[in-house]
Order: sequence, then structure tokens, then C-alpha cells
Amino acid sequence: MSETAIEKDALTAARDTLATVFAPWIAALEIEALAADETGVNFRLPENRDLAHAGGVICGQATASAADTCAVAALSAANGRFRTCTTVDMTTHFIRPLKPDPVAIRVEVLSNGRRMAYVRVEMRAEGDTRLAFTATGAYAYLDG
Ligand SMILES: CC(C)(COP(=O)(O)OP(=O)(O)OC[C@H]1O[C@@H](n2cnc3c(N)ncnc32)[C@H](O)[C@@H]1OP(=O)(O)O)[C@@H](O)C(=O)NCCC(=O)NCCSC(=O)Cc1ccccc1
Repeated sequence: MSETAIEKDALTAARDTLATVFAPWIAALEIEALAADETGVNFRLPENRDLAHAGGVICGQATASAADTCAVAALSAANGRFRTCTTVDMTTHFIRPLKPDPVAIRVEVLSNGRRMAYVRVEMRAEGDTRLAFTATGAYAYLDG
């Protein structure tokens, strides 16, 4: 299926946000926005051995950070631009261990209002259908 102009603009907004908004150590994760559609955005967290803890799996600190990052970028996709916002809540579930190999991340924007937005994030090892991580998050817009 070909990408619509709106999906292309949404993807551009997500990519611009990833490139410009986050702290340097988050930018170093090199998360990519792959595709946007009407309900959310697909991302990819590339292989990164530095994300593994002593047990050899991606630490929860990294997956939670990636989830928060992708959520903000997905809101930019939904809005066509970055709106200044802040995370006010995030609930995470670490369901299966993830090796420090590429991770497929899907963010669904559940609601996008004037003041608040709600998202659900899912992560799977790339090429694996099994759910490894979920998060739900609430975001407050600070731009009026
Ligand atoms: C282990 C459990 C929490 C519960 O499992 P259950 O309710 O028993 O579930 P179930 O039987 O359905 O198994 C499902 C899958 O779970 C795995 N697995 C299960 N048992 C073992 C085992 N004994 N040993 C090893 N793995 C085990 C296994 O892959 C299995 O796959 P399989 O189906 O066999 O192919 C699981 O949900 C999990 O690993 N979540 C991810 C946690 C995670 O990655 N957190 C982030 C990192 S921690 C962090 O960052 C904080 C920190 C930093 C530094 C230092 C310290 C902490």
C-alpha cells in the first residue's frame, strides 16, 4: 500500500522530533521511525550491546526510555509537528527478555486531546511475534 501525504508528513514530524528534541544519550540510541499510519507509528531500536545489563538482556531502564521517546515522537506524528509536552505517567510491563538485537516498537495513539494524550507502546524482538514489553503513558501538552 502506498504512503499517503498525511502519513508522509506524520513520519517527517516523528523523525524531526527524534532528531531535535531529546537528550544526547537518548539520541545515541539511534531509534528510527519507520512508518506512520492513522493510529500510530512503527519504530526500530537498533542492535546495541551497551543496553544490556550483566545478565545479557536489554535493561529495563533502556526499554522504558525508548518507550517514552517513541511515544513523544508518535504524538508529533499525530499532530504533524512537535507540541511541547511532558510525560505525566507511564506504566511498564517487562514480559519477556529482549536480547540487545534490533527491537520493533509500535506506538498506538489512543487519544490525542487539547491538553492530554494517551499512548500504548509494544516491543518485540525484530521478526518475533511474541510481545516482550508494553507501556501505557499519559502526556500533558504545555503549549496552551
Ligand atoms: C522472568 C519473568 C519476569 C517471569 O517469567 P514467567 O512468568 O515465568 O514467564 P514464562 O514462563 O512465560 O517465561 C517467559 C519468558 O521469560 C523468560 N524466563 C522465564 N523464566 C526465566 C528464568 N528463570 N531465567 C531466565 N529467563 C526466564 C524466558 O525468556 C521465557 O521465554 P520462553 O517462553 O522460555 O522462551 C519474565 O516475564 C521475564 O523475563 N521478563 C522480562 C524481564 C526483563 O527483561 N526486564 C528488564 C531487565 S531487568 C532490569 O533492567 C533491572 C535490573 C538491572 C540490573 C540488574 C538487575 C535488574
